[in-house]
Amino acid sequence: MIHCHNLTLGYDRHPVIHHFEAKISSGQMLAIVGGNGTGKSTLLKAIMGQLKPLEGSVDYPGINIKAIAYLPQIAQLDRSFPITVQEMVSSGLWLRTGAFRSLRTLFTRQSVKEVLKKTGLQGFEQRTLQALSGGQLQRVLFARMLLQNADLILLDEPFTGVDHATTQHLLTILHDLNCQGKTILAVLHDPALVKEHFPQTLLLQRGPEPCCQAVIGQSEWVLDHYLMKKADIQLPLPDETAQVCQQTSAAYVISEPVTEGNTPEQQTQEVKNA
Ligand SMILES: Nc1ncnc2c1ncn2[C@@H]1O[C@H](COP(=O)(O)OP(=O)(O)OP(=O)(O)O)[C@@H](O)[C@H]1O
Repeated sequence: MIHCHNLTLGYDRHPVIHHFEAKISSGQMLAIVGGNGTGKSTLLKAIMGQLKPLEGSVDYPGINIKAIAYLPQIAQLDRSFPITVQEMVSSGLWLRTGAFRSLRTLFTRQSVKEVLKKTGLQGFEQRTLQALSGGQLQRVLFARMLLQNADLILLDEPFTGVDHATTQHLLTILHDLNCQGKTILAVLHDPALVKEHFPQTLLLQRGPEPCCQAVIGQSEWVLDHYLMKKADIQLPLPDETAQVCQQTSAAYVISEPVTEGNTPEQQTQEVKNA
């Protein structure tokens, strides 16, 4: 499980996510959606330990977090670094083998070959990252992730600029990993894709109080009720909403922006299906 407890995240002391409370069980395929700037990437960075919380914590009971696989947005990668596809992919083993031993053993060479085949990258081994298209680079990141064999996989907009066929191929890889029990969290912008492939969705939004900041539940429910209708989530929750939540077996956690005089406990409501 990933437990975000009273989590406040931000930059230079300016909060982006306020007192966020959520429990995400292991083995889930969870989409993270929401408008630009709502804090989706920020949340992923905090979960992978790259960003220190301003307040609160992220705990991982039951998950081995030695190797979290994290795929950043392609736009954030420095492609000018002179590294080949083979070197980049094999860096997925660094935690296990050390940086300089990576390609020396037969096991490593075979593993790299296998993931390159699985992601359709045979023949690209000696190309530099600069010489790849966006979709090919995304495949490279997936190949490295496969090699990492991590329990927790975090993906930031993995299908942006990727064609339909490649997206379907990469989704098949994700479903396979999920069937093996891996937990997958992906920031996505395509509601149709989310509905089809991700059973659970976390929606982040910003708005004036008493607008709620986050809702998590079954994808169809979250997207139909909140994203498509573009309705703000009001607090306190109407009974009707709680019932919808129960009818759809959704786990449901919400939190609202900080207001003076309220403790985080008072601000956070959690409704869970029994
Ligand atoms: N390194 C940083 N320093 C300062 N502010 C930042 C930094 N990174 C992000 N922010 C700010 O934090 C807020 C949330 O950014 P984040 O990238 O998490 O949003 P997002 O939901 O992933 O957006 P998008 O859908 O546009 O990728 C934004 O207002 C952004 O400007």
